[in-house]
Amino acid sequence: MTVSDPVVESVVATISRSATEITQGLIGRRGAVDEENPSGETQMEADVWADELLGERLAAIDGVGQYASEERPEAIDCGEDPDSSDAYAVAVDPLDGSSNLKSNNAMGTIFGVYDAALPAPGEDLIAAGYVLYGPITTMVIATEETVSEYEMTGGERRLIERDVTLPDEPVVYGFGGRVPDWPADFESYAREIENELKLRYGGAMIADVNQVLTYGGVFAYPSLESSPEGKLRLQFEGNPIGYIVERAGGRSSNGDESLLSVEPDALHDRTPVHVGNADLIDRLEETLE
Ligand SMILES: O=P(O)(O)OC[C@H]1O[C@](O)(COP(=O)(O)O)[C@@H](O)[C@@H]1O
Ligand SMILES: [Mg+2]
Ligand SMILES: [Mg+2]
Repeated sequence: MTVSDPVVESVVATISRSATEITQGLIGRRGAVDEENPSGETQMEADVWADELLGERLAAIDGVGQYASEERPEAIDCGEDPDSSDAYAVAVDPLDGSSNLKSNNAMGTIFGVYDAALPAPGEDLIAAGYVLYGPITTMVIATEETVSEYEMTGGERRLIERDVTLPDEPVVYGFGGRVPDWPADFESYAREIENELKLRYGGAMIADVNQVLTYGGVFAYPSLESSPEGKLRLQFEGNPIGYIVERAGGRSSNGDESLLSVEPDALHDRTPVHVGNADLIDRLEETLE
């Protein structure tokens, strides 16, 4: 199955081709570099390497006007005028969950294609997706039309499910942040949910959200007492994942409204992230003051 917009198809094809290379390239790049990303986090060698690899390839695509990533301070202009109506901006989290590199656990690559110059609200996304580097490498792509899941073999993607939707009966939950750092209202929501669902938390948003997409449930990286904006970044993580889950019939929220409605102030803005089955996110919003 191909994606109908040719620029989006080129972005998806480029990330597909790069996925095998990225898993192979993690070997020998599991250490930290002596640098911080714009969010103040220590970068791993693989974060920097995957950003350079994807940046070079995605910026070369005709119709891509901007490339931005969690690992670099500014968006780079790629030849096309990013404000023009026929150029898209691609925002990437080159390696999501890279603290899992050391313990050899799952990670991902996230992308969002915005029909607007960055920073932009999620309502300007026209496609988003992720690669999950698990025991096998899979890819989920959401467009205006549908959400599809693929298995990746040697740079080729093989469709395994069309029209992916969240199962109606939720089964799993995963909440990030230290429990003593949760605000009281989120903690009371968590206490209800842990009585109903099974815990699945692996420390890579992509892997944890893929559990929710597969089994139904809720993933959250909430507002924290020590960090009211939470941890995850709106442009690179919150918006793409909100778009995917909403296209798959679920809901996303910053605690108050859909992640896709949030107006960004800056490229590296953080946001509380809650995604999952619609009724679970409705309940969350009712519980949060
Ligand atoms: O270590 P914590 O606090 O549980 O945080 C885990 C969260 O941080 C992240 O690793 C942040 O993403 P990056 O690895 O891209 O910085 C998410 O994937 C994950 O949900
Ligand atoms: Mg991430
Ligand atoms: Mg990352």
